[in-house]
Amino acid sequence: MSGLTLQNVTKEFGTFTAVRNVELTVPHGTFVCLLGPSGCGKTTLMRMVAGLDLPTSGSIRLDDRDITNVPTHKRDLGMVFQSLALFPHLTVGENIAYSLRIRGVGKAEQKKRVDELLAMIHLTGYADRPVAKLSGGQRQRVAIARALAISPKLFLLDEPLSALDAKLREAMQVELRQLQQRLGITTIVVTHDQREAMTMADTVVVMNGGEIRQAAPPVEIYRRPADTFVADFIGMTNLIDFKADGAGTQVLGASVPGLVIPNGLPSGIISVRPEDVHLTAPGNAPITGTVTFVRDLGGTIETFVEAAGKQIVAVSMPNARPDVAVGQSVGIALNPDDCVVLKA
Ligand SMILES: Nc1ncnc2c1ncn2[C@@H]1O[C@H](COP(=O)(O)OP(=O)(O)OP(=O)(O)O)[C@@H](O)[C@H]1O
Repeated sequence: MSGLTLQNVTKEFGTFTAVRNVELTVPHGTFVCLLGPSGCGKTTLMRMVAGLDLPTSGSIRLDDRDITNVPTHKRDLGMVFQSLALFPHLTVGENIAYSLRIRGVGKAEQKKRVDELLAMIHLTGYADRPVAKLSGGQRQRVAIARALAISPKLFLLDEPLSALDAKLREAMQVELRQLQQRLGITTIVVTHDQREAMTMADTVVVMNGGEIRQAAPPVEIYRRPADTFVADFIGMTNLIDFKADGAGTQVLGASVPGLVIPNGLPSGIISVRPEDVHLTAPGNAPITGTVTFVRDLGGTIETFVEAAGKQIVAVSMPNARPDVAVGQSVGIALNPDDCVVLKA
């Protein structure tokens, strides 16, 4: 199949395993984000795809060619890594044309390609500017254009936007995604920013401790997390113990009607997103709690409630919640469809 395939890829540094038994398929033309906390192995995995590190075991294929041991410059890659800064003494155009020049592409063809790429990154007319005179966002776009100049088969970016301020970063996420879709180029981005991953990716790969915990489309990662790590790492959630027996499923000291526990699990954890915790007048819902804190953010209100000794957070639209203050009782209603049942 065309695209990138990692089979059972492991990387050890001495006795430490940085990446463990990774199986991953990135179909041609898709956008994958590797996401996870610091030290989870994202960069190490990316470096193996780039050929900057060799796996201790396992194989990497690109479009039916085994590239596990192929050197970086023969892999047909475009790379934007933090360590690969622009050449400061060259102009924008010379930076973008760099890899074309060393491949012996003619001057006229170089200019044509540079103009195409500048148009693509919305910097038409900037070819002769020194890169020192560009803003951070413009520099990042030039780095992207430089990496794409050779029309690579695979586009790899490691924290490409992390140096930019929040607003520019959000705008560039949308730009990068649109560019990727227009070109149809298979792309892998390393990030520790979940919002960035959710914005850009077809598939978010959540890693922890060198392993893939879940690889799925953003909505699925959010709505159907595979385990408590993913549930907790992506967005806010409530992780609540449950006990199940013949009499029903007990959550926060009450029975939740209709909550069916698969595989006869006697106990475990349910993950419920704060927007799925519905507050009502006490007595109108099976679970009762006491309000401990209210954070009114204008557009939404976060209400912290203690129920059966556990702190729960509910996020509501201002009109969709009873007017409760700290110290008051409140009912908590959970829809079984919003409860993701997980092993403890
Ligand atoms: N060359 C090396 N020698 C020894 N250990 C290494 C080496 N490179 C990485 N590691 C270790 O492997 C683990 C994974 O590192 P990696 O850089 O892949 O993490 P990361 O998820 O990219 O983290 P960050 O978001 O902080 O960049 C870390 O514990 C790191 O210390």
